[in-house]
Amino acid sequence: MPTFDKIHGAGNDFIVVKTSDLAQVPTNWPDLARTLCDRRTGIGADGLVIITAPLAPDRDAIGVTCINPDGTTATMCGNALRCVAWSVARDRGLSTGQIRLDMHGVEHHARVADDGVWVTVEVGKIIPYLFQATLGGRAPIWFASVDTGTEHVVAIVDDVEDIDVPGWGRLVRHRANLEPKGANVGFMQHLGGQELTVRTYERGVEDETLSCGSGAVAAAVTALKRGQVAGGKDVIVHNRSGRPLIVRPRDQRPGRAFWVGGPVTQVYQGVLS
Ligand SMILES: N[C@@H](CCC[C@H](N)C(=O)O)C(=O)O
Repeated sequence: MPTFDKIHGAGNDFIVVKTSDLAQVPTNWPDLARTLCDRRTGIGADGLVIITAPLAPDRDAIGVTCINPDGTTATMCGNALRCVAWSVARDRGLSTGQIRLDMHGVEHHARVADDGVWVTVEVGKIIPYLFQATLGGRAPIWFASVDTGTEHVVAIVDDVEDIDVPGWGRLVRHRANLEPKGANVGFMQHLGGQELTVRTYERGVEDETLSCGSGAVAAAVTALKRGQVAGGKDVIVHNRSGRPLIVRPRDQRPGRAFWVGGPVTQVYQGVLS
């Protein structure tokens, strides 16, 4: 019977399977994601993550596919990559190590270390002021757009606790200027110094999640662009899980290349029947 791991990266939870196991249950992956990720009738998760063998003989990075609960593919998912890095290290009997992963044709470096599990995130196009939206009759706020391999829009707000994240996320995510793909929607509050707190509405989950790795990077980049945090230093990103993620600049491409790191926890292993 095919086995799976239920793993969460700072509260962003995934069902992690290997293609070798899935071969025993021939099925369509989007359908399987919809079935397994359902929190009432399935296992429940923010995504189905499939670990494949190296994609090509000349590339030994391990292939990772992340399918959202609605059956769409997440082109980049920082927390899913962190969970996979942890599980590959465990399967290799290592408590620390470096692994190369390939998600949607992009190579990510991963580091399993005593201070958490880290993956690299490359930032593409940044538009600091993309559009304004009025939330709940208040003064309009600007949304920045940051491409971290998947699309994010981020608004800086005074108090994230005051935001109806599912309600506003759902509205903003369907804005005409974000179509056809829509975007993940983050609401970020600067806590002072190098600390932020972020709440994220995730496209494909179509709800707020407890944390988002690529969303943490998008928020840190937005805070950097608006001068709220300093460049070249770690940014601590608090989230709904109470387990912060850290966004750390990489040496190359300042402001564009980052590590995101934090805890990974295996919840249980199971058997698909
Ligand atoms: N939770 C993720 C981002 C997931 C991407 C999203 N569901 C999408 O389809 O864009 C992360 O940790 O980065």
